[in-house]
Amino acid sequence: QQQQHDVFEERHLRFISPLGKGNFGSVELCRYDPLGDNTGELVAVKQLQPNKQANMVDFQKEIQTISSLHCDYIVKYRGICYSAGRLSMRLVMEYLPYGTLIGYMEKNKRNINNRRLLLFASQICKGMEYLQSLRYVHRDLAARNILVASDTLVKIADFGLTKIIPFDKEYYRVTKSGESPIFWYAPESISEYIFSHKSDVWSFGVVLHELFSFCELSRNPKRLSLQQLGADLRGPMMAVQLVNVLKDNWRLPSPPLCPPKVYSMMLQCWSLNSEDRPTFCQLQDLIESSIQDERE
Ligand SMILES: C[C@H](Nc1nc(-c2c[nH]c3ncc(Cl)cc23)ncc1F)C(=O)NCC(F)(F)F
Repeated sequence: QQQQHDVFEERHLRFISPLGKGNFGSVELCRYDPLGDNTGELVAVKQLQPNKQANMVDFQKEIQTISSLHCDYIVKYRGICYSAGRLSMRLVMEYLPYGTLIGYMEKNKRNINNRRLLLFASQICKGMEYLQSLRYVHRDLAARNILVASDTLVKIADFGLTKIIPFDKEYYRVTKSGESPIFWYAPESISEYIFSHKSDVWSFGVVLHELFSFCELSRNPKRLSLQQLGADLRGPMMAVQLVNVLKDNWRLPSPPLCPPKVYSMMLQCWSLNSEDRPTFCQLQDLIESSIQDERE
């Protein structure tokens, strides 16, 4: 459905600092300051990389996607800014001052307990339930794409790869793989480019692993998987080998001190057969019961 977009005037959008680079865009911290007295709000502004105008169609789809999402656990869309000079437009989103989950974990891991990790997991799960209710498949669920709004609130962000499942199918098949984050991908996504709510559940299991590993680089899913594969493999060979070890029932090892119930949740998300994976609704119940266990 066509959205009414809030329009931000470029002349009032003042650049402050770069935040980072995404799939084919970059995000900057800006202040929207129409009064010119520094009382305007801070916003995160996403634009295409200059030489990547080819992705304009994908960027417009990303804007359509994020502007249709209204959920406490998904980064808020603010509007768009038409750049008079450049042909392109820019996506204006709320700015979350605590930054990415990975950066937050590195800084605060010493005073984050299992209950807080499970609270974050529950919020990501609720965000994914909401996405699923609109037939969206995120396709890039990973700790790097989770933002921290406060010490007790995280939000899903970066909808650059999100697709809508057609009404007559239960999955979405992509043509190209691109630089895919295969270490977060379900086997059917790696080998057949099939994406569904069940493949998002697999990725959610990997995010759980990242949470209970405090996003430590030494325990990063890519590093642990490459160790298992023997890192001499490159490109397509690696994808084939990864699917093979997954079929041989290798899985990411339990993070140190991870409660057994939480690791068993991850293993359920990583069922080879997508039908055997829990729904986000069932995961919500499992997480709630783990939170109860932590309370005792
Ligand atoms: C390319 C951009 N990268 C970064 N963004 C931010 C950020 C802080 N605060 C933010 N508030 C709203 C937004 Cl949209 C981003 C940030 N910090 C470091 C980054 F490297 C990005 O979008 N990353 C995906 C996701 F947002 F999920 F982390």
